[in-house]
Amino acid sequence: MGLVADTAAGVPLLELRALSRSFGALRVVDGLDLQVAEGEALGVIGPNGAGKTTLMNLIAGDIPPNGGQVLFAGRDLTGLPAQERCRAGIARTYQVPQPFGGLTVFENVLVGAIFGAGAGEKAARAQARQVLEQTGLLDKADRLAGALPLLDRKRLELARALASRPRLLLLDEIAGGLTEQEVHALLQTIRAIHASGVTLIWIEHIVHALVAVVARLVALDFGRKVTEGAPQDVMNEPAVREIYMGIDLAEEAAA
Ligand SMILES: Nc1ncnc2c1ncn2[C@@H]1O[C@H](COP(=O)(O)OP(=O)(O)OP(=O)(O)O)[C@@H](O)[C@H]1O
Repeated sequence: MGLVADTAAGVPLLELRALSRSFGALRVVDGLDLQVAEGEALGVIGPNGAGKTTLMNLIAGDIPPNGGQVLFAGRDLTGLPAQERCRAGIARTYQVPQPFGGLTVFENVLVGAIFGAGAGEKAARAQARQVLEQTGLLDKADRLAGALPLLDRKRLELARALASRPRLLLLDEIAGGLTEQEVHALLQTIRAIHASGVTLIWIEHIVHALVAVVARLVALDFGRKVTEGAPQDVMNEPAVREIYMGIDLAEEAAA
């Protein structure tokens, strides 16, 4: 699989051109260029405050940029709201799962299928069942979402996002707060989602989980790309080790 531009027409599935966003005087995403090919799994790393979640928000249309463009399958989505980007094929999960706690697991996913994919009720029900199976939640379909343990709330985030039948799925620290065993279980589900043809962009601090899925990493700091490439190469970059891992290379060399 090519890493950058291998859709049939040679157009990347997602292309960011000089994307920028400031909050007051703070430039949180700073002239970012990025291409993601259809079928790719891309990981995004960076220290706290590097602009990762803001980047997700800009791609999903939750906030507008101050400059630059978001192109999806060659179409300029920059001015479109989140709902229309969802219909175009972009879905996301949130760092803190936000289910409708008073609805059942099935109802939560049904909402995603009806409003996200614009499906009629019959098709939406079938789609909801399919994504609950895909995310390992089918046997919990009738439980109240508010009563689910954390791993299942994460699974429900995935299911809600998948209910809109996305081509591109944005994962924002989906493994955060899970035990090692739970991370392992979630990884299998994420791998299967990717294998089904969904393109992934995954932000994650748990790097070993990330590199078990993605073939390319982008490291961000101060809203800019520090480096990108094969995960091992990126993790071995002195700039990444210093910035992201908090390793003081001078101290290490002196030890
Ligand atoms: N709505 C907002 N208003 C003002 N400042 C904001 C807003 N959203 C984010 N920021 C600031 O932008 C910077 C980047 O935040 P962002 O959440 O994108 O970083 P992050 O890389 O996702 O961090 P983390 O790894 O901690 O989740 C931070 O300094 C944050 O305080």
